[in-house]
Amino acid sequence: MSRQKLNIGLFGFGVVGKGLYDVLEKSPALEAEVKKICVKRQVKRSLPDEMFCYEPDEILNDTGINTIVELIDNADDAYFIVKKALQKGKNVVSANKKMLAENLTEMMALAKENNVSLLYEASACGSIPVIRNLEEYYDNDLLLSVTGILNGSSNYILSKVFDNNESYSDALKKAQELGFAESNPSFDVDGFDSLFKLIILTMHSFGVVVSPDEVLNYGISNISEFDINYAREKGYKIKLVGQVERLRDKKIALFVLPRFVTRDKYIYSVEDEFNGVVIKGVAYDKQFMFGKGAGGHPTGAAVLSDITALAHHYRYEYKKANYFGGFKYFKEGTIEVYLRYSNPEVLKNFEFKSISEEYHGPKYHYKIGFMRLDKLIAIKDKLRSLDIFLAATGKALNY
Ligand SMILES: NC(=O)C1=CN([C@@H]2O[C@H](COP(=O)(O)OP(=O)(O)OC[C@H]3O[C@@H](n4cnc5c(N)ncnc54)[C@H](OP(=O)(O)O)[C@@H]3O)[C@@H](O)[C@H]2O)C=CC1
Ligand SMILES: N[C@@H](CC=O)C(=O)O
Repeated sequence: MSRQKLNIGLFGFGVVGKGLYDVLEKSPALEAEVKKICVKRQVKRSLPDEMFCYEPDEILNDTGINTIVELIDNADDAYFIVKKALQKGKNVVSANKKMLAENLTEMMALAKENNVSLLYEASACGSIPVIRNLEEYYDNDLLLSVTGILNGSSNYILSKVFDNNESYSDALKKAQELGFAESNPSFDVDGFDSLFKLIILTMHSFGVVVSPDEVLNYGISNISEFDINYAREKGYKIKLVGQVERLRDKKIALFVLPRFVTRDKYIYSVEDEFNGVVIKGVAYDKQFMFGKGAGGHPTGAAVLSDITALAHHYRYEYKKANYFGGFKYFKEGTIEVYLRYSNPEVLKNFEFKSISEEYHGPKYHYKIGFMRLDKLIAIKDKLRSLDIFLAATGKALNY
């Protein structure tokens, strides 16, 4: 099949939109041209005014545009743009993990019904080609787990706080200035962004669409000097980790939690805005993918790769769902956690199945023990407002 010429309608000209524009300019071999860019505000831009429009329909109704690249920071607007584009028979590339994670089943069905392609490599782990590899290389029964640092901003903050003794708020401000953070940075630091990425990776790993509401996500926004010192004394680093793993009887478990990471783990050395994903399988043991997880040019490169793939008529086949399906999401396992608190009253929210270690100090206390995942999921919104810090110890899930 011949390579198709792509006339692109671009939505969004922020960090990633501009990043894509730059990398596309450096790719003359690819027959792809940005015809129009839809943005929100009428402000002076680095490209001529004629390139921009403010009405999505100006692009969506243009029959000369066959490819939509959606790079906006609003998931609700992105939903309508991507849906309409697919219904109009246009191929779509998106980086919007929130929109995709919340509407994956519908978006997959729309792409199929309209016989078009919807690609979204940049939606998970920035420049790391993890989705396409899960889809094409790890396309069989041997896959056991996908575990990793999926959010660049929180990893950047942890690196600065942990290694450079910077304050949490200064590190977050820098992550925002560098264009790594989401418009609402709570998405990054409270584990939502990692959660949305994990939902997408779960589909391409095990063929299951899990609702983000049903999965535990807890982030780093409550981390304290005490927690950092605890980790340092033990020789650990604290990383925000997303994990999906296969259990026996075709069950899978997934969650996003800060984790104490020992020096022997691949992700121990992943710093700053980099992401790292460990893929574990039956025959090959562990493989590690590493690269920049945020930023305009690295993410633009992932979007460019999808555009190139479109030129070659590439589509996700959703092989796991179609050929290796039948996995069920299992929430009833127990996970070993460190729970740091000040006021013992807070303990009434938690039920430890067993406790292996506890400490009581003048200001802070902690307990380490196993808790049920489903009990934590039930209070996941409340967890953020409690004066606690919760982290996985890294011990295997009991189920
Ligand atoms: N930043 C990163 O490192 C990464 C980001 N992503 C994802 O990429 C997407 C874009 O992120 P990013 O570039 O950082 O965001 P920015 O905030 O830098 O840019 C957002 C752009 O979207 C435009 N926009 C917002 N709403 C609309 C709308 N309704 N119609 C048209 N344009 C709109 C804005 O317009 P205006 O310029 O007028 O304000 C702006 O140009 C998000 O989904 C994000 O999660 C994915 C991987 C990495
Ligand atoms: N805010 C995200 C951007 C990329 O997905 C991150 O920090 O990882």
